[in-house]
Amino acid sequence: MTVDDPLRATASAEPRFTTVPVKLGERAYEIVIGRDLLAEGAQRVAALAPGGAVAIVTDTTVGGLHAVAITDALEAAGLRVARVEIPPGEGSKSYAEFARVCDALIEARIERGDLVLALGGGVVGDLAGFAAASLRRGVRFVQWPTTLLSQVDSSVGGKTGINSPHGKNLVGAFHQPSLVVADLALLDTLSPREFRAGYAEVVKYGLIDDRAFFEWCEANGAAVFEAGEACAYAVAKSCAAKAAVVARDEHENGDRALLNLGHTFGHALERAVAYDGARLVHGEGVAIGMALAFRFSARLGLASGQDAGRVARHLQAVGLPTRLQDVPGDIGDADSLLDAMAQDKKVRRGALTFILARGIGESFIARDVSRDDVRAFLADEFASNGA
Ligand SMILES: NC(=O)c1ccc[n+]([C@@H]2O[C@H](COP(=O)([O-])OP(=O)(O)OC[C@H]3O[C@@H](n4cnc5c(N)ncnc54)[C@H](O)[C@@H]3O)[C@@H](O)[C@H]2O)c1
Ligand SMILES: O=C(O)C(=O)C[C@@H](O)[C@H](O)[C@H](O)COP(=O)(O)O
Ligand SMILES: [Zn+2]
Repeated sequence: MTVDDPLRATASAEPRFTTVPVKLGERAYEIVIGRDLLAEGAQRVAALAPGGAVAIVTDTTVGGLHAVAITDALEAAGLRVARVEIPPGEGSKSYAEFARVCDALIEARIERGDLVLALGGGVVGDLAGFAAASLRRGVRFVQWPTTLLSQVDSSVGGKTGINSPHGKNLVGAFHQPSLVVADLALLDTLSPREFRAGYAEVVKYGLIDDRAFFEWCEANGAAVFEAGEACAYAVAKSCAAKAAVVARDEHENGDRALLNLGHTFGHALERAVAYDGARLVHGEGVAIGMALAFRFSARLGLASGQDAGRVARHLQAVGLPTRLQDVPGDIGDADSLLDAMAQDKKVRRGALTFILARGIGESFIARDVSRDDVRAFLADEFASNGA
């Protein structure tokens, strides 16, 4: 069943799964969304490389929980399966792990016609995707996302890469997956904290250009955490929104940058904690970043204070952080955060670009944002309690 309207898909009689197309011409692919997709997913992977090999790249946590079942399903579908494991957490998006994964794939004799399969959250997906983009100058890869964040965002759109001490995702490549399999059953083992972090990227789609979806989130956010119908709807709706933007602007020459709402602040905070997930994970950085983007927009007279307050209240209601003070430990000051932002990929000739908003669902790309305005805003955020 292929639908463009995820609501219709999840409301119909007996949908085993929904598919969302990513319309990218010769790089087009499908996102398959549902529960218990082992057999369906394995058949689709096998169809990409009949009788070939697949290297599962995963982290040790996800590997321990889910790799055997997926290996069995892939082998039953006729594939030779190898496995490469990395330590869990943002620290693995590093030069060292990138080199180790590439060498392990070569060691496993993964040929150009074979596949890399990223089984895990966004860390695994970004790293394995970049390794696939680089191995033998490019092999195809499949995203089999296991966190809410990766099912609603990172598995789609082909941004792959690793971090540098200078900033997030500064080394990487655009490399589209050939297939995405989002099995909601895998979310049953995800921690509440990681579930919440992924939810921040769901709310993002409402804040960018879909006020009605934000209102749906306000009404149904709690239900999303049950990994049932509401979650399936949120995943399909998010994927459809992202797929549409990516199809219009694959390489972020234009409005794909809207998907960066909250990320200029958020990425600076992730660098400030040296990618220590015990203090801040990506989705939490995005939640704080989106709350800051709305408060900054209100301060500049672009959005109303009511909308900024409403955004923060909804994020707080599900337990997400919204203030600089919510990050434990020292995160530097306004100047050091500004320094991190200078390495943002949206910077043009040294000028900062932010995603700001005229209201909920009315985000826009703001070029040449004044550093002095950002510095003064951050200094006030540090000084206040962010209320
Ligand atoms: N490429 C993109 O478009 C894009 C988009 C958004 C985020 N990202 C990147 O994604 C990363 C964050 O991804 P994430 O939030 O998925 O974090 P993650 O990959 O670190 O996973 C979070 C934690 O949950 C564990 N885990 C994963 N799946 C599990 C499961 N089913 N059961 C139990 N534990 C499980 C992992 O071992 C890890 O410890 C960041 O590096 C961010 O920059 C990329
Ligand atoms: O797919 C995109 O485009 C996004 O911006 C999605 C973001 O959620 C994601 O965190 C992305 O990795 C950030 O992109 P970057 O170019 O700022 O590294
Ligand atoms: Zn993100």
